[in-house]
Amino acid sequence: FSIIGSRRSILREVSNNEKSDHPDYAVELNATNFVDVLKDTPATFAVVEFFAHWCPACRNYKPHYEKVARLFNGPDAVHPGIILMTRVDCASKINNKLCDKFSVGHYPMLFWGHPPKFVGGSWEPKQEKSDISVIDDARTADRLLNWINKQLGSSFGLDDQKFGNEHLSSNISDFGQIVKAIYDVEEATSTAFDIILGHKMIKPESRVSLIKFLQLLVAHHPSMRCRKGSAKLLMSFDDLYPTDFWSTNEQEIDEVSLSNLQICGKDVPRGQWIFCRGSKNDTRGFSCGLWVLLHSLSVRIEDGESQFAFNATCDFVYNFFICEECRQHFYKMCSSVSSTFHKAQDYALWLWSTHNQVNDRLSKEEASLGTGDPEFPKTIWPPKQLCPSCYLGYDYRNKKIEWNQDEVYKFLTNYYGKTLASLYRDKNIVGNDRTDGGAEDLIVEATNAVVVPLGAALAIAIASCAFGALACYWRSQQKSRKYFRHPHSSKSI
Ligand SMILES: Cc1cc2nc3c(=O)[nH]c(=O)nc-3n(C[C@H](O)[C@H](O)[C@H](O)COP(=O)(O)OP(=O)(O)OC[C@H]3O[C@@H](n4cnc5c(N)ncnc54)[C@H](O)[C@@H]3O)c2cc1C
Repeated sequence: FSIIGSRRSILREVSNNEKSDHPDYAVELNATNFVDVLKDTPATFAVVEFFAHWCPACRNYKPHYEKVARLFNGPDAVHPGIILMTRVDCASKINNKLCDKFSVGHYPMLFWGHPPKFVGGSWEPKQEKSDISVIDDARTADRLLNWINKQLGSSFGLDDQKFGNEHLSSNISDFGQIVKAIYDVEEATSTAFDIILGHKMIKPESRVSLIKFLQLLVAHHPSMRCRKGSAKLLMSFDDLYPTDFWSTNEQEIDEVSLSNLQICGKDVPRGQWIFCRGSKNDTRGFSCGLWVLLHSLSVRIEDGESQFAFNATCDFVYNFFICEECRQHFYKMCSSVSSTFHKAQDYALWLWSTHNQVNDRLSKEEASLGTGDPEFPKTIWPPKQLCPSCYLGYDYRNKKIEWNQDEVYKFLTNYYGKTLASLYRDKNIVGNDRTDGGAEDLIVEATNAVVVPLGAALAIAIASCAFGALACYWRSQQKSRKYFRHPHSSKSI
């Protein structure tokens, strides 16, 4: 681009900025956050614009760049999770080395690549093969988006509106898509707790049920920051909701403490729904994210925890899922279980087949009412493309699929276990945030041991005795492994 620009256009740009009532969409990076942001992003691709704040051409270019960034960045992104649009100010001294690494020869200069390739990466003009490319035709918003569309084979348009994304094609048979669901699981967890707190749903009769579910989250949530937040909430629970909370006249909970209770931390993406994004604004989203959370918990537990996980999940849905039909139906299915779970596999398969019963029921309802998401029709899951070995055959007399249940469990543990969390592990997010220190970190360290939950539970219990009656009560539960009687089942547990 030419660095020449007219004074008039600068003034126009400044006045545009003054008029705009939203912050920039593109994320401003610098030498201190460059690596972290590009490591943590759920986006598959990144655009990095190197510019200088004094450069008139850059200032004129900014509205073009922002027009494209609006589509991909921020909580209201039209197409979230695909591209992270960023900028680096090379006129800022702190970024000298960073700009040198990418041989920035003119402003603005735009690069394209997978985010991890920028981390520790570099670019040189005569380099023959590079994972990072220069975007050579980006002079206007239209041309930049065209360039991107050519790379991705996509048809994004500058006027695309949020949820006007009927073109969204179903991802159900793409195994790799599940890695993005980690962000939906975090968002679903945050949303669930926002609803619980916002609707003041914690009552004397549901208090224990929430404690049990939090225990499950502390030990087995696939996201480190949600495990950490759940541990914090669990530790403050006695103070926030003492057992005499409901018997006193002062039932007003400390609003400040409440607003600090962000179960997965304040940076969790909101309103994004990447894996669970529907093609309409009223489909999928939270309820999809909740299912993914429940499945991801079910494949992380040990045999000795299977009955506990079953109870905690059934009670949580019954008490806190604010969809009357859903919670009632789910409650029925929970209540119809007549034996005790001794194996993690049995519980995970129960949840899977229960979800399929819901799918089966809804597929008929949605077809007759036309309320489903046309791009994501309810089907018996997993489809053959996702797991061929799960299928043994078809029983034509009873009109039922014959499953190889061992293979289904293997598939579920791989899909909702390792693969779901792989983005996190690869990007080394786990364990990065060590700013809080103290006993809470000890707890988080302990619960990081996803594969040794008993050890984790004991470590947590030892640490948590310092944090009140609730924690000690939990310790006794974890140590004795005697679980509560499920309030909705006749089973002795
Ligand atoms: C506990 C619970 C009970 C519900 N009950 C009702 C109800 O009674 N009535 C109602 O209208 N809605 C109910 N819902 C909502 C409904 O099930 C869907 O979540 C919603 O319609 C969105 O559907 P979806 O297409 O995103 O897929 P979802 O059914 O939400 O599934 C999310 C993802 O999980 C995967 N998946 C699908 N089936 C399975 C399976 N069997 N095992 C493992 N993974 C699977 C797929 O990748 C799918 O995209 C319930 C939700 C929950 C969490």
